[in-house]
Amino acid sequence: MTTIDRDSQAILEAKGLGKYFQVGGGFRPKQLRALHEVSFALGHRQVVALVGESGSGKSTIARLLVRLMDPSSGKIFFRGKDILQEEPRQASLDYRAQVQMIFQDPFGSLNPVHTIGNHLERPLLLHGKAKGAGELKDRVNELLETVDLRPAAEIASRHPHQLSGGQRQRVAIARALAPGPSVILADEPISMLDVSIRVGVLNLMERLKEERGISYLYITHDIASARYFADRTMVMYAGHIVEGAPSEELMQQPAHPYTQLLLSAVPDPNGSMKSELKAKSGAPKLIDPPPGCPFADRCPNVMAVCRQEMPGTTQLAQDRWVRCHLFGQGASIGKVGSPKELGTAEPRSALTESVAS
Ligand SMILES: Nc1ncnc2c1ncn2[C@@H]1O[C@H](COP(=O)(O)OP(=O)(O)OP(=O)(O)O)[C@@H](O)[C@H]1O
Repeated sequence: MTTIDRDSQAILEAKGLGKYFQVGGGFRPKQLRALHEVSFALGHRQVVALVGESGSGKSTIARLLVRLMDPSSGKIFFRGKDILQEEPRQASLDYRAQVQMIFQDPFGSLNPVHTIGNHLERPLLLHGKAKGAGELKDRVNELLETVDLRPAAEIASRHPHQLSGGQRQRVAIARALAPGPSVILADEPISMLDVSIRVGVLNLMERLKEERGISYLYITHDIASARYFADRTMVMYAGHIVEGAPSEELMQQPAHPYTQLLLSAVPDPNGSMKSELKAKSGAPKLIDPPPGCPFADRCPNVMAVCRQEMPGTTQLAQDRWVRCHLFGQGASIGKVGSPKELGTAEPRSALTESVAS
């Protein structure tokens, strides 16, 4: 069954992506199924958030899209081109220029012995974006100024340990910008930063979207920041995308019981948890998973069919869908649990504080 989240003007599109990992060596290696037929599209100048708890498969999707590894099944389309078919052995330089990635840990992704300038020169040279020492220096300074790191020449001469965490993440963003990408896959880009500077980094990414027409896949376990930054949000559980909707609608009226659970865990501005949604804890089984919906064991609304079959996709509105048997049986969003009962994330204005504080 394919989970559909499509955009007619997709830049990057995943179709039925699956990924198995072989785990446990010896005579009986097992297969860990990290992704199940994941499909979605990223539109031009669009931010799509991928939200879910640790181990749900978010980073695996990004690593497949950026071609750090190959999927076990499925296809990737970039501007309509079947990339795995056209570039089967490794991604072309052009694809690597167009689809960039930024990681959670800016310190880990920068080499401590190189200056900030060195980090930016490399992709500029590799992708033919500057010739000669003078032009290279100008491009480096421009990139640093674009991410609000000033005075650029001085920052360029520093080493990563001489910058703050937020400044290092801005360098990582500048490096991703160097080849002139149209897509940035941002894997938890703010989660290791001080809470006080998170909004600044999201605002920078938003500005780059407007100025440079960049689309983002924004990976996070923080559903509140997805509401702040993303046009659409997709919710992942155990390698499946279980719900996709415009971010605001998803937060206001979460359909899938797992989305409701995620939202119920968003603290309100005075620090308390907002609802008492009763869902059992526990991690889904990714090796030899039982049949049916992987959320069944934790779901407060579980029915017999949930333990037998994975639900199909139910279209709730033109741009909303969910994979849950409750909706295959005629339930409406309101019947499953109203936002009032469950508690939703704060509206965008209040969220600025919630992300920042
Ligand atoms: N190279 C690998 N070999 C074996 N298992 C892997 C490998 N990479 C990922 N996994 C497993 O695949 C599942 C999905 O991992 P993934 O990193 O995509 O999750 P995630 O949602 O990004 O989690 P997190 O937020 O903790 O990064 C996990 O169970 C993980 O242990």
